[in-house]
Amino acid sequence: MTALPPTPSSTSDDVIVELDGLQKSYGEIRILDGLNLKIRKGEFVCIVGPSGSGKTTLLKCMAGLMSPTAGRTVFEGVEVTEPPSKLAVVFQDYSRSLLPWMTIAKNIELPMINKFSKAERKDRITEVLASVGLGGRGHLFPWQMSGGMQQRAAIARGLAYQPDVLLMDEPFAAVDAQTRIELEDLVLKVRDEFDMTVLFVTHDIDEAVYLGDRVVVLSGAPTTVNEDIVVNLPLPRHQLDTKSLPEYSALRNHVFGLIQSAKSHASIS
Ligand SMILES: Nc1ncnc2c1ncn2[C@@H]1O[C@H](COP(=O)(O)OP(=O)(O)OP(=O)(O)O)[C@@H](O)[C@H]1O
Repeated sequence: MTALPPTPSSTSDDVIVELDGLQKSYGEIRILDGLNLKIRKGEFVCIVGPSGSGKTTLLKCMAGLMSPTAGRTVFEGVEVTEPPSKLAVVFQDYSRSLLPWMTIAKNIELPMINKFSKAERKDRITEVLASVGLGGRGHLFPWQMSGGMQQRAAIARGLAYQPDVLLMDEPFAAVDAQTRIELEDLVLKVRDEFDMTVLFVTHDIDEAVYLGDRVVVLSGAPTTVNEDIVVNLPLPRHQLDTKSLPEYSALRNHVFGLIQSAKSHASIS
Protein backbone atom coordinates (compact mmCIF):
# COMPACT_ATOMS: atom_id res chain seq x y z
CA MET A 1 0.00 0.00 0.00
CA THR A 2 1.15 3.55 -0.72
CA ALA A 3 2.43 5.33 2.38
CA LEU A 4 0.20 8.13 3.59
CA PRO A 5 1.66 11.60 3.98
CA PRO A 6 2.43 12.91 7.44
CA THR A 7 0.11 14.99 9.59
CA PRO A 8 1.03 18.69 9.17
CA SER A 9 3.02 20.40 11.84
CA SER A 10 0.77 23.07 13.24
CA THR A 11 3.30 25.68 14.31
CA SER A 12 3.91 28.40 11.78
CA ASP A 13 4.02 32.18 11.66
CA ASP A 14 1.69 32.48 8.72
CA VAL A 15 -1.40 31.07 10.45
CA ILE A 16 -4.42 33.02 9.20
CA VAL A 17 -7.23 31.14 10.97
CA GLU A 18 -6.95 29.33 14.28
CA LEU A 19 -9.57 27.33 16.12
CA ASP A 20 -8.72 27.30 19.77
CA GLY A 21 -10.73 24.76 21.79
CA LEU A 22 -13.89 25.60 19.84
CA GLN A 23 -16.99 24.19 21.50
CA LYS A 24 -20.62 24.53 20.49
CA SER A 25 -23.69 23.08 22.16
CA TYR A 26 -27.32 23.46 21.22
CA GLY A 27 -29.09 23.35 24.57
CA GLU A 28 -27.74 20.32 26.39
CA ILE A 29 -26.36 18.69 23.27
CA ARG A 30 -22.71 19.25 22.57
CA ILE A 31 -21.90 19.24 18.86
CA LEU A 32 -18.35 20.64 18.65
CA ASP A 33 -16.16 19.29 21.40
CA GLY A 34 -13.14 21.58 21.62
CA LEU A 35 -11.74 21.77 18.09
CA ASN A 36 -8.16 22.87 17.58
CA LEU A 37 -6.93 23.67 14.09
CA LYS A 38 -4.48 26.01 12.40
CA ILE A 39 -4.85 27.09 8.79
CA ARG A 40 -1.97 28.79 7.06
CA LYS A 41 -2.24 31.59 4.54
CA GLY A 42 -2.85 30.28 1.04
CA GLU A 43 -3.86 26.78 2.08
CA PHE A 44 -6.86 24.97 0.60
CA VAL A 45 -8.26 22.98 3.51
CA CYS A 46 -11.16 20.57 3.03
CA ILE A 47 -13.28 19.48 5.97
CA VAL A 48 -15.13 16.19 5.83
CA GLY A 49 -17.10 14.36 8.46
CA PRO A 50 -20.22 12.29 8.96
CA SER A 51 -23.60 13.91 8.45
CA GLY A 52 -24.59 15.83 11.57
CA SER A 53 -21.01 16.11 12.86
CA GLY A 54 -21.36 19.89 12.91
CA LYS A 55 -19.57 21.03 9.74
CA THR A 56 -22.05 23.84 9.07
CA THR A 57 -22.06 24.77 12.75
CA LEU A 58 -18.27 24.98 12.62
CA LEU A 59 -18.31 27.23 9.55
CA LYS A 60 -20.92 29.52 11.10
CA CYS A 61 -18.80 29.89 14.26
CA MET A 62 -15.71 30.59 12.15
CA ALA A 63 -17.58 33.18 10.07
CA GLY A 64 -18.86 35.03 13.15
CA LEU A 65 -22.45 34.13 12.28
CA MET A 66 -22.85 32.15 15.50
CA SER A 67 -21.15 32.39 18.91
CA PRO A 68 -19.32 29.35 20.24
CA THR A 69 -20.25 28.01 23.67
CA ALA A 70 -16.56 28.01 24.62
CA GLY A 71 -13.22 28.48 22.90
CA ARG A 72 -12.69 30.83 19.99
CA THR A 73 -11.81 31.39 16.38
CA VAL A 74 -8.92 33.74 15.73
CA PHE A 75 -8.83 35.34 12.27
CA GLU A 76 -5.75 37.33 11.27
CA GLY A 77 -4.77 37.58 14.93
CA VAL A 78 -8.16 38.85 16.15
CA GLU A 79 -10.85 36.85 17.95
CA VAL A 80 -13.96 36.51 15.78
CA THR A 81 -17.01 38.06 17.43
CA GLU A 82 -18.78 39.26 14.27
CA PRO A 83 -18.38 38.50 10.54
CA PRO A 84 -14.86 39.72 9.60
CA SER A 85 -14.76 41.95 6.51
CA LYS A 86 -11.90 39.98 4.92
CA LEU A 87 -13.77 36.71 5.07
CA ALA A 88 -16.48 35.61 2.61
CA VAL A 89 -18.86 32.67 2.78
CA VAL A 90 -20.38 30.74 -0.13
CA PHE A 91 -23.28 28.50 0.86
CA GLN A 92 -24.72 25.45 -0.85
CA ASP A 93 -28.07 27.01 -1.54
CA TYR A 94 -27.32 29.58 -4.24
CA SER A 95 -31.03 29.89 -5.07
CA ARG A 96 -31.61 31.45 -1.65
CA SER A 97 -28.38 33.43 -1.44
CA LEU A 98 -28.87 35.41 -4.68
CA LEU A 99 -31.63 38.02 -4.68
CA PRO A 100 -33.98 37.15 -7.54
CA TRP A 101 -35.14 40.72 -8.17
CA MET A 102 -31.61 41.96 -8.85
CA THR A 103 -29.37 41.25 -11.83
CA ILE A 104 -26.23 39.25 -11.20
CA ALA A 105 -24.13 42.43 -11.43
CA LYS A 106 -26.30 44.10 -8.75
CA ASN A 107 -26.12 40.99 -6.56
CA ILE A 108 -22.33 41.10 -6.77
CA GLU A 109 -22.27 44.84 -6.12
CA LEU A 110 -24.44 44.72 -3.00
CA PRO A 111 -21.83 43.74 -0.36
CA MET A 112 -19.38 46.27 -1.85
CA ILE A 113 -21.65 49.31 -1.76
CA ASN A 114 -20.28 51.02 1.35
CA LYS A 115 -16.72 49.87 0.78
CA PHE A 116 -15.71 50.93 -2.72
CA SER A 117 -16.35 53.79 -5.14
CA LYS A 118 -18.78 53.25 -8.01
CA ALA A 119 -15.93 53.03 -10.55
CA GLU A 120 -14.06 50.50 -8.41
CA ARG A 121 -17.20 48.41 -8.00
CA LYS A 122 -17.75 48.38 -11.74
CA ASP A 123 -14.17 47.21 -12.38
CA ARG A 124 -14.43 44.50 -9.74
CA ILE A 125 -17.73 43.20 -11.10
CA THR A 126 -16.21 42.93 -14.58
CA GLU A 127 -13.12 41.18 -13.21
CA VAL A 128 -14.89 38.59 -11.07
CA LEU A 129 -17.52 37.80 -13.70
CA ALA A 130 -14.71 37.11 -16.19
CA SER A 131 -12.89 34.95 -13.62
CA VAL A 132 -15.88 32.69 -13.10
CA GLY A 133 -16.67 32.44 -16.82
CA LEU A 134 -19.67 34.78 -16.75
CA GLY A 135 -18.13 37.71 -18.65
CA GLY A 136 -20.87 39.81 -20.30
CA ARG A 137 -23.66 38.06 -18.34
CA GLY A 138 -24.03 40.56 -15.49
CA HIS A 139 -27.33 41.86 -16.89
CA LEU A 140 -29.07 38.50 -16.36
CA PHE A 141 -31.31 37.78 -13.38
CA PRO A 142 -30.60 34.63 -11.30
CA TRP A 143 -33.78 32.97 -12.59
CA GLN A 144 -32.51 33.35 -16.15
CA MET A 145 -29.44 31.22 -15.33
CA SER A 146 -28.75 27.51 -14.83
CA GLY A 147 -27.89 26.21 -11.35
CA GLY A 148 -24.19 26.05 -12.26
CA MET A 149 -24.23 29.64 -13.53
CA GLN A 150 -25.95 30.81 -10.35
CA GLN A 151 -23.33 29.12 -8.22
CA ARG A 152 -20.59 30.76 -10.34
CA ALA A 153 -22.33 34.08 -9.65
CA ALA A 154 -22.41 33.33 -5.90
CA ILE A 155 -18.67 32.59 -6.00
CA ALA A 156 -18.09 35.83 -7.95
CA ARG A 157 -19.96 37.75 -5.27
CA GLY A 158 -17.72 36.19 -2.60
CA LEU A 159 -14.61 37.12 -4.55
CA ALA A 160 -15.64 40.68 -5.40
CA TYR A 161 -14.45 42.32 -2.24
CA GLN A 162 -11.23 40.31 -2.32
CA PRO A 163 -11.49 38.35 0.92
CA ASP A 164 -8.38 36.82 2.41
CA VAL A 165 -10.34 33.69 3.30
CA LEU A 166 -13.21 32.05 1.46
CA LEU A 167 -15.38 29.65 3.48
CA MET A 168 -17.43 27.30 1.32
CA ASP A 169 -20.20 25.09 2.73
CA GLU A 170 -21.01 22.22 0.37
CA PRO A 171 -21.01 24.73 -2.48
CA PHE A 172 -21.49 22.20 -5.28
CA ALA A 173 -23.93 19.81 -3.62
CA ALA A 174 -26.90 21.04 -5.64
CA VAL A 175 -25.40 20.95 -9.15
CA ASP A 176 -25.07 18.07 -11.62
CA ALA A 177 -21.90 15.96 -11.79
CA GLN A 178 -20.48 17.61 -14.92
CA THR A 179 -21.01 21.13 -13.55
CA ARG A 180 -19.51 20.06 -10.27
CA ILE A 181 -16.28 19.04 -12.00
CA GLU A 182 -16.12 22.41 -13.78
CA LEU A 183 -16.76 24.31 -10.56
CA GLU A 184 -14.08 22.33 -8.69
CA ASP A 185 -11.50 23.41 -11.25
CA LEU A 186 -12.89 26.94 -11.22
CA VAL A 187 -12.39 27.21 -7.49
CA LEU A 188 -8.77 26.00 -7.77
CA LYS A 189 -8.19 28.59 -10.50
CA VAL A 190 -9.64 31.52 -8.55
CA ARG A 191 -7.77 30.47 -5.42
CA ASP A 192 -4.53 30.95 -7.37
CA GLU A 193 -5.70 34.07 -9.20
CA PHE A 194 -6.86 35.84 -6.05
CA ASP A 195 -4.20 34.36 -3.76
CA MET A 196 -6.76 33.21 -1.19
CA THR A 197 -7.03 30.77 1.64
CA VAL A 198 -9.98 28.43 1.18
CA LEU A 199 -11.83 26.35 3.75
CA PHE A 200 -14.12 23.98 1.96
CA VAL A 201 -16.72 21.73 3.62
CA THR A 202 -17.88 18.77 1.58
CA HIS A 203 -19.56 15.39 1.91
CA ASP A 204 -17.66 14.19 -1.11
CA ILE A 205 -14.42 12.40 -0.23
CA ASP A 206 -13.17 12.40 -3.84
CA GLU A 207 -13.75 16.14 -4.04
CA ALA A 208 -11.93 16.75 -0.74
CA VAL A 209 -8.84 14.79 -1.79
CA TYR A 210 -8.85 16.30 -5.30
CA LEU A 211 -9.09 19.92 -4.09
CA GLY A 212 -7.32 19.99 -0.76
CA ASP A 213 -3.78 20.74 0.31
CA ARG A 214 -5.07 19.21 3.53
CA VAL A 215 -8.10 17.16 4.43
CA VAL A 216 -9.37 17.52 7.98
CA VAL A 217 -11.53 14.56 8.98
CA LEU A 218 -13.99 15.14 11.81
CA SER A 219 -15.30 12.52 14.20
CA GLY A 220 -19.04 12.11 14.78
CA ALA A 221 -20.69 14.46 17.32
CA PRO A 222 -19.53 15.39 19.91
CA THR A 223 -16.98 16.31 17.29
CA THR A 224 -13.23 16.62 17.42
CA VAL A 225 -10.57 16.57 14.69
CA ASN A 226 -10.07 12.88 13.99
CA GLU A 227 -7.19 13.27 11.52
CA ASP A 228 -5.50 16.14 9.70
CA ILE A 229 -3.99 14.84 6.48
CA VAL A 230 -1.54 16.54 4.11
CA VAL A 231 -2.42 15.86 0.47
CA ASN A 232 0.88 15.59 -1.34
CA LEU A 233 -0.59 15.13 -4.81
CA PRO A 234 1.16 17.07 -7.59
CA LEU A 235 -0.06 20.53 -8.61
CA PRO A 236 -1.81 21.63 -10.70
CA ARG A 237 -4.52 19.05 -10.15
CA HIS A 238 -6.09 17.44 -13.18
CA GLN A 239 -9.42 15.62 -13.10
CA LEU A 240 -8.15 12.54 -14.94
CA ASP A 241 -4.41 12.47 -14.20
CA THR A 242 -4.72 13.24 -10.47
CA LYS A 243 -7.52 10.76 -9.95
CA SER A 244 -5.53 8.02 -11.72
CA LEU A 245 -2.66 8.23 -9.24
CA PRO A 246 -2.29 5.38 -6.74
CA GLU A 247 -1.60 8.01 -4.04
CA TYR A 248 -5.00 9.55 -4.76
CA SER A 249 -6.75 6.19 -4.32
CA ALA A 250 -4.81 5.47 -1.13
CA LEU A 251 -5.83 8.80 0.36
CA ARG A 252 -9.49 8.55 -0.59
CA ASN A 253 -9.65 5.00 0.80
CA HIS A 254 -8.04 6.15 4.01
CA VAL A 255 -10.48 9.06 4.44
CA PHE A 256 -13.41 6.79 3.54
CA GLY A 257 -12.34 4.34 6.26
CA LEU A 258 -12.10 7.14 8.85
CA ILE A 259 -15.59 8.40 8.05
CA GLN A 260 -17.08 4.91 8.14
CA SER A 261 -15.49 4.31 11.51
CA ALA A 262 -16.76 7.68 12.83
CA LYS A 263 -20.26 6.79 11.64
CA SER A 264 -20.23 3.40 13.35
CA HIS A 265 -19.00 5.01 16.59
CA ALA A 266 -21.80 7.58 16.35
CA SER A 267 -24.42 4.89 15.92
CA ILE A 268 -23.07 2.84 18.86
CA SER A 269 -22.87 5.76 21.33
N1 LIG B 1 -29.82 26.04 15.27
C1 LIG B 1 -29.81 24.78 15.73
N2 LIG B 1 -30.47 24.45 16.86
C2 LIG B 1 -30.43 23.19 17.35
N3 LIG B 1 -29.75 22.18 16.78
C3 LIG B 1 -29.08 22.45 15.66
C4 LIG B 1 -29.07 23.76 15.07
N4 LIG B 1 -28.30 23.72 13.94
C5 LIG B 1 -27.86 22.46 13.85
N5 LIG B 1 -28.32 21.70 14.84
C6 LIG B 1 -28.02 20.28 15.08
O1 LIG B 1 -26.60 20.16 15.23
C7 LIG B 1 -26.11 19.01 14.58
C8 LIG B 1 -25.03 19.41 13.58
O2 LIG B 1 -25.64 20.14 12.52
P1 LIG B 1 -24.80 20.70 11.30
O3 LIG B 1 -25.76 21.19 10.28
O4 LIG B 1 -23.80 21.66 11.81
O5 LIG B 1 -24.04 19.38 10.82
P2 LIG B 1 -23.42 19.02 9.41
O6 LIG B 1 -22.22 18.19 9.70
O7 LIG B 1 -23.19 20.27 8.62
O8 LIG B 1 -24.59 18.16 8.79
P3 LIG B 1 -24.80 17.68 7.27
O9 LIG B 1 -23.54 16.98 6.89
O10 LIG B 1 -25.97 16.76 7.36
O11 LIG B 1 -25.06 18.92 6.46
C9 LIG B 1 -27.32 18.32 13.95
O12 LIG B 1 -27.74 17.31 14.83
C10 LIG B 1 -28.36 19.42 13.88
O13 LIG B 1 -29.65 18.91 13.98
